[in-house]
Amino acid sequence: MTTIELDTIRKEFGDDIVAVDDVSLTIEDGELVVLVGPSGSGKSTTLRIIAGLEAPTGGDILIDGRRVNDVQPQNRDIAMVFQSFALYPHRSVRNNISFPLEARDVPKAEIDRRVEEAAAMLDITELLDRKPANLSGGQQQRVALGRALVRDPQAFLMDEPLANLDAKLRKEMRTEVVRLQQNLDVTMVHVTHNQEEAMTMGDRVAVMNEGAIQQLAPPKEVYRRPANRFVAEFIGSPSMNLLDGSLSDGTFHADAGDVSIRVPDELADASTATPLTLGVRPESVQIVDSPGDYTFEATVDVVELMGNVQIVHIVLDGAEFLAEVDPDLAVDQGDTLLVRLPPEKIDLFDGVQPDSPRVERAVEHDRSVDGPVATEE
Ligand SMILES: Nc1ncnc2c1ncn2[C@@H]1O[C@H](COP(=O)(O)OP(=O)(O)OP(=O)(O)O)[C@@H](O)[C@H]1O
Repeated sequence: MTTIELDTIRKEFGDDIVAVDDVSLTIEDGELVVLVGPSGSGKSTTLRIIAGLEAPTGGDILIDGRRVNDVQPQNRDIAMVFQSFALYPHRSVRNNISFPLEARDVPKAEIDRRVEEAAAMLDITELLDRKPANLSGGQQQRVALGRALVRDPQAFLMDEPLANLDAKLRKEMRTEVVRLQQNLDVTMVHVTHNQEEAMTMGDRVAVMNEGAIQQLAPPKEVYRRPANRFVAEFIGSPSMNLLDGSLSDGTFHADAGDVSIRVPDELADASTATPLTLGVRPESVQIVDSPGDYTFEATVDVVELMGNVQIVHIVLDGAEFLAEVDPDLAVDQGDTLLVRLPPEKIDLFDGVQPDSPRVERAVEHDRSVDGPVATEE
């Protein structure tokens, strides 16, 4: 049983970089929590603090209730898997996997048994005598996982372990990692900047921006009820339609264009912020035959057919929207459509944008990362 608890963890670099801004988070025993966010949002630093590779400026790390701030990484019984695999090129797969056990003076017979066991679990038994250079990216990643697995650690920390794999392999390995985590029933923290990866893998997802957790919830909840504008924009592809504006007498008026939408009372009552942002997911935009409540005339701008969905860019009273519609619906550029924005699918967010100097600095600091970056409007 392993719980990991972060209590108001803070990490500052120098005088003006707050990499982790008072993060509190409890990862339950056997849970897979994904930290997701744009480049520079503090994910890796948070993970490195859990591993003991970085000392926090403030706050406590507790493993199974025991404060481990001063415990060396090698004594935390936590395995970390990195993006770069970090395999030893001159050692065989077998000796790469056995390395952590050799370093701990585990008897040879037991090492052999545990290496075979880990290799079988990862389906790489036939690769044990090869060198890393003779393996594909996916196989190398399995070896890196094997090296973490063989120690039978209390918890796994994964820092973008799938980022160097091609798209197809990444999806396969995603499933593999989740299967492994479930089979071992082990506590895992997985870091990624890929929101789709986060949403498919996590029992819970912690969406980070500017060193802080913006929302911590199961994927479905993060998708359906984003806590703020940042989460609404970051999660989901294509991302949520967002309109800036203000509310008066229960009606939302967009700043750009001429859109006015009456919003459900409970939403209006709960939204006191000015300015406000109205959000509606592309798949919630309906195409209807006759005018009624919440319907608008819209002009079709661009149509993109993407396999099983059709993304239609529409202009609705001067505002640009995306609608995800049935691929069999015949629509062309210039067509006029009647669209409905169902009130139960509308969300309102605090429209104040966080200023993001830290995010910009982060991009300068680490140019090697090609992930999505929060953009300011
Ligand atoms: N060793 C360091 N020295 C100075 N600043 C650092 C250091 N490590 C991280 N930072 C800064 O701390 C902030 C958070 O970085 P961190 O690597 O944790 O973000 P991240 O979300 O993991 O980003 P990425 O996806 O790019 O790895 C960034 O502003 C980054 O530039």
